[in-house]
Amino acid sequence: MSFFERLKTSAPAEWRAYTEHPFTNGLADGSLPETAFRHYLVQDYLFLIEFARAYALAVYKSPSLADMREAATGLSAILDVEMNLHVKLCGEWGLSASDLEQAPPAAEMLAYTRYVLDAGMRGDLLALKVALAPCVIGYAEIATRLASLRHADAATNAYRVWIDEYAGAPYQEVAANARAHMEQLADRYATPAREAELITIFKEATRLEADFWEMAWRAGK
Ligand SMILES: Cc1ncc(CN)c(N)n1
Repeated sequence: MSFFERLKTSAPAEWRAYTEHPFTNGLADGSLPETAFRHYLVQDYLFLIEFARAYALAVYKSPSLADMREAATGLSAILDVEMNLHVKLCGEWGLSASDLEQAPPAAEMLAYTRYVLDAGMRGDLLALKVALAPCVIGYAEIATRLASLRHADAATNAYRVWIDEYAGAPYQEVAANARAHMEQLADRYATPAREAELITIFKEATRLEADFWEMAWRAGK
Protein backbone atom coordinates (compact mmCIF):
# COMPACT_ATOMS: atom_id res chain seq x y z
CA MET A 1 0.00 0.00 0.00
CA SER A 2 1.34 3.47 -0.85
CA PHE A 3 2.14 6.00 1.88
CA PHE A 4 -0.86 8.14 0.90
CA GLU A 5 -3.20 5.11 0.98
CA ARG A 6 -1.87 4.29 4.46
CA LEU A 7 -2.62 7.84 5.61
CA LYS A 8 -6.16 7.68 4.21
CA THR A 9 -6.92 4.28 5.68
CA SER A 10 -5.75 5.55 9.08
CA ALA A 11 -8.33 8.34 8.96
CA PRO A 12 -11.41 6.83 7.24
CA ALA A 13 -14.07 8.81 9.14
CA GLU A 14 -12.20 12.11 8.76
CA TRP A 15 -11.52 11.52 5.05
CA ARG A 16 -15.16 10.69 4.38
CA ALA A 17 -16.48 13.66 6.38
CA TYR A 18 -14.23 15.90 4.28
CA THR A 19 -14.53 14.45 0.79
CA GLU A 20 -18.27 13.72 1.00
CA HIS A 21 -19.36 16.78 2.95
CA PRO A 22 -22.88 18.02 2.00
CA PHE A 23 -21.26 21.22 0.67
CA THR A 24 -19.58 19.16 -2.07
CA ASN A 25 -22.82 17.44 -3.05
CA GLY A 26 -24.49 20.84 -3.21
CA LEU A 27 -21.83 21.89 -5.72
CA ALA A 28 -22.49 18.78 -7.80
CA ASP A 29 -26.25 19.20 -8.13
CA GLY A 30 -26.24 23.00 -8.03
CA SER A 31 -28.40 23.14 -4.88
CA LEU A 32 -25.75 24.89 -2.73
CA PRO A 33 -27.05 28.33 -1.65
CA GLU A 34 -25.09 31.12 -3.32
CA THR A 35 -24.38 32.73 0.09
CA ALA A 36 -22.55 29.55 1.14
CA PHE A 37 -20.47 29.47 -2.04
CA ARG A 38 -19.67 33.14 -1.77
CA HIS A 39 -18.57 32.86 1.85
CA TYR A 40 -16.45 29.86 0.89
CA LEU A 41 -14.76 31.62 -2.02
CA VAL A 42 -13.90 34.74 -0.03
CA GLN A 43 -12.43 32.72 2.83
CA ASP A 44 -10.72 30.40 0.37
CA TYR A 45 -8.95 33.36 -1.20
CA LEU A 46 -7.53 34.24 2.24
CA PHE A 47 -6.75 30.56 2.74
CA LEU A 48 -4.78 30.43 -0.51
CA ILE A 49 -2.69 33.44 0.53
CA GLU A 50 -1.69 31.55 3.69
CA PHE A 51 -1.14 28.33 1.76
CA ALA A 52 1.18 30.21 -0.58
CA ARG A 53 3.21 31.03 2.56
CA ALA A 54 3.20 27.32 3.44
CA TYR A 55 4.64 26.46 0.00
CA ALA A 56 7.24 29.17 0.46
CA LEU A 57 8.10 27.49 3.77
CA ALA A 58 8.38 24.21 1.83
CA VAL A 59 11.00 25.88 -0.39
CA TYR A 60 12.93 26.85 2.74
CA LYS A 61 12.58 23.37 4.28
CA SER A 62 13.69 21.59 1.09
CA PRO A 63 16.78 19.41 1.56
CA SER A 64 17.56 19.37 -2.19
CA LEU A 65 17.24 21.63 -5.19
CA ALA A 66 14.75 19.19 -6.76
CA ASP A 67 12.53 19.43 -3.64
CA MET A 68 12.82 23.20 -3.83
CA ARG A 69 11.69 23.23 -7.49
CA GLU A 70 8.71 21.04 -6.65
CA ALA A 71 7.66 23.43 -3.85
CA ALA A 72 8.13 26.43 -6.14
CA THR A 73 5.85 24.80 -8.74
CA GLY A 74 3.16 24.35 -6.06
CA LEU A 75 3.56 27.97 -5.02
CA SER A 76 3.14 29.14 -8.60
CA ALA A 77 0.04 26.93 -9.08
CA ILE A 78 -1.61 28.83 -6.21
CA LEU A 79 -0.45 32.36 -7.01
CA ASP A 80 -0.63 32.21 -10.80
CA VAL A 81 -3.55 29.84 -11.44
CA GLU A 82 -5.84 28.88 -8.56
CA MET A 83 -6.35 32.38 -7.13
CA ASN A 84 -7.39 33.64 -10.57
CA LEU A 85 -10.48 31.42 -10.42
CA HIS A 86 -11.53 33.11 -7.18
CA VAL A 87 -10.92 36.60 -8.57
CA LYS A 88 -12.92 35.74 -11.69
CA LEU A 89 -15.90 34.23 -9.85
CA CYS A 90 -16.01 36.92 -7.14
CA GLY A 91 -15.68 39.60 -9.84
CA GLU A 92 -19.08 38.46 -11.12
CA TRP A 93 -20.50 39.62 -7.76
CA GLY A 94 -18.65 42.95 -7.99
CA LEU A 95 -15.89 41.94 -5.55
CA SER A 96 -12.35 42.96 -6.50
CA ALA A 97 -9.13 41.17 -5.53
CA SER A 98 -8.47 43.86 -2.94
CA ASP A 99 -12.00 43.44 -1.48
CA LEU A 100 -11.15 39.76 -1.06
CA GLU A 101 -7.81 40.48 0.57
CA GLN A 102 -9.46 42.81 3.07
CA ALA A 103 -12.26 40.43 4.09
CA PRO A 104 -12.31 39.57 7.81
CA PRO A 105 -10.72 36.13 8.28
CA ALA A 106 -12.96 33.38 9.69
CA ALA A 107 -11.79 31.37 12.70
CA GLU A 108 -11.90 28.12 10.66
CA MET A 109 -9.64 29.60 7.97
CA LEU A 110 -7.18 30.82 10.61
CA ALA A 111 -7.24 27.52 12.53
CA TYR A 112 -6.50 25.45 9.44
CA THR A 113 -3.77 27.61 7.94
CA ARG A 114 -2.07 28.16 11.32
CA TYR A 115 -2.09 24.42 11.94
CA VAL A 116 -0.38 23.69 8.61
CA LEU A 117 2.17 26.46 9.00
CA ASP A 118 2.95 25.30 12.53
CA ALA A 119 3.36 21.65 11.42
CA GLY A 120 5.82 22.87 8.79
CA MET A 121 7.74 25.18 11.14
CA ARG A 122 8.16 22.48 13.78
CA GLY A 123 8.71 19.56 11.44
CA ASP A 124 10.63 18.63 8.30
CA LEU A 125 9.52 18.84 4.66
CA LEU A 126 7.70 15.50 4.87
CA ALA A 127 5.63 16.67 7.87
CA LEU A 128 4.72 19.83 5.98
CA LYS A 129 3.76 17.92 2.83
CA VAL A 130 1.58 15.56 4.89
CA ALA A 131 -0.20 18.61 6.37
CA LEU A 132 -0.72 19.96 2.82
CA ALA A 133 -1.91 16.64 1.35
CA PRO A 134 -5.64 16.79 2.26
CA CYS A 135 -5.78 20.17 0.52
CA VAL A 136 -4.01 19.54 -2.74
CA ILE A 137 -4.74 15.83 -3.22
CA GLY A 138 -8.17 15.93 -1.56
CA TYR A 139 -9.60 18.54 -3.95
CA ALA A 140 -8.48 16.48 -6.96
CA GLU A 141 -10.32 13.44 -5.56
CA ILE A 142 -13.44 15.45 -4.62
CA ALA A 143 -13.71 17.18 -8.02
CA THR A 144 -13.22 13.89 -9.89
CA ARG A 145 -16.09 12.37 -7.90
CA LEU A 146 -18.35 15.40 -8.46
CA ALA A 147 -17.59 15.49 -12.20
CA SER A 148 -18.52 11.80 -12.48
CA LEU A 149 -21.95 12.30 -10.86
CA ARG A 150 -23.36 13.71 -14.10
CA HIS A 151 -26.47 15.41 -12.80
CA ALA A 152 -29.13 16.09 -15.41
CA ASP A 153 -28.75 19.87 -15.11
CA ALA A 154 -24.94 19.81 -15.45
CA ALA A 155 -24.97 22.34 -18.29
CA THR A 156 -26.80 24.96 -16.22
CA ASN A 157 -25.11 24.27 -12.87
CA ALA A 158 -23.54 27.56 -11.71
CA TYR A 159 -20.86 25.58 -9.86
CA ARG A 160 -19.74 23.66 -12.92
CA VAL A 161 -16.86 26.07 -13.45
CA TRP A 162 -15.52 25.26 -9.97
CA ILE A 163 -15.84 21.49 -10.57
CA ASP A 164 -14.21 21.75 -14.00
CA GLU A 165 -11.29 23.74 -12.60
CA TYR A 166 -10.39 21.09 -10.03
CA ALA A 167 -11.37 18.07 -12.16
CA GLY A 168 -9.47 19.47 -15.15
CA ALA A 169 -6.10 18.19 -16.32
CA PRO A 170 -3.91 21.06 -15.02
CA TYR A 171 -5.11 20.77 -11.39
CA GLN A 172 -5.12 16.96 -11.55
CA GLU A 173 -1.51 17.10 -12.69
CA VAL A 174 -0.55 19.41 -9.80
CA ALA A 175 -2.19 16.97 -7.36
CA ALA A 176 -0.59 13.89 -8.96
CA ASN A 177 2.85 15.52 -8.78
CA ALA A 178 2.28 16.50 -5.14
CA ARG A 179 1.29 12.94 -4.35
CA ALA A 180 4.28 11.43 -6.17
CA HIS A 181 6.63 13.83 -4.43
CA MET A 182 5.17 12.99 -1.01
CA GLU A 183 5.66 9.27 -1.74
CA GLN A 184 9.27 9.99 -2.62
CA LEU A 185 9.78 11.98 0.59
CA ALA A 186 8.17 9.16 2.58
CA ASP A 187 10.67 6.68 1.06
CA ARG A 188 13.47 8.98 2.15
CA TYR A 189 12.30 10.17 5.57
CA ALA A 190 9.33 8.16 6.93
CA THR A 191 10.33 5.56 9.51
CA PRO A 192 7.93 3.22 11.34
CA ALA A 193 8.65 5.26 14.49
CA ARG A 194 7.42 8.42 12.76
CA GLU A 195 4.27 6.99 11.21
CA ALA A 196 1.99 7.79 14.18
CA GLU A 197 3.12 11.43 14.22
CA LEU A 198 2.51 11.76 10.46
CA ILE A 199 -0.93 10.14 10.71
CA THR A 200 -1.87 12.63 13.47
CA ILE A 201 -0.90 15.54 11.22
CA PHE A 202 -2.88 14.10 8.29
CA LYS A 203 -5.95 13.42 10.43
CA GLU A 204 -5.92 16.90 11.95
CA ALA A 205 -5.52 18.65 8.58
CA THR A 206 -8.34 16.52 7.12
CA ARG A 207 -10.60 17.41 10.05
CA LEU A 208 -9.81 21.11 9.52
CA GLU A 209 -10.73 20.75 5.82
CA ALA A 210 -14.16 19.38 6.81
CA ASP A 211 -14.54 22.27 9.28
CA PHE A 212 -13.84 24.67 6.40
CA TRP A 213 -16.72 23.23 4.34
CA GLU A 214 -18.91 23.27 7.44
CA MET A 215 -18.16 26.97 8.03
CA ALA A 216 -19.34 27.84 4.52
CA TRP A 217 -22.27 25.41 4.67
CA ARG A 218 -23.55 27.16 7.83
CA ALA A 219 -23.34 30.54 6.07
CA GLY A 220 -25.92 29.27 3.57
CA LYS A 221 -28.52 28.48 6.25
C1 LIG B 1 -9.80 24.91 1.95
C2 LIG B 1 -9.16 24.47 0.64
N1 LIG B 1 -8.61 23.22 0.57
C3 LIG B 1 -8.04 22.86 -0.63
C4 LIG B 1 -7.98 23.68 -1.72
C5 LIG B 1 -7.35 23.22 -3.01
N2 LIG B 1 -6.08 23.77 -3.23
C6 LIG B 1 -8.53 24.93 -1.57
N3 LIG B 1 -8.53 25.82 -2.56
N4 LIG B 1 -9.13 25.33 -0.38
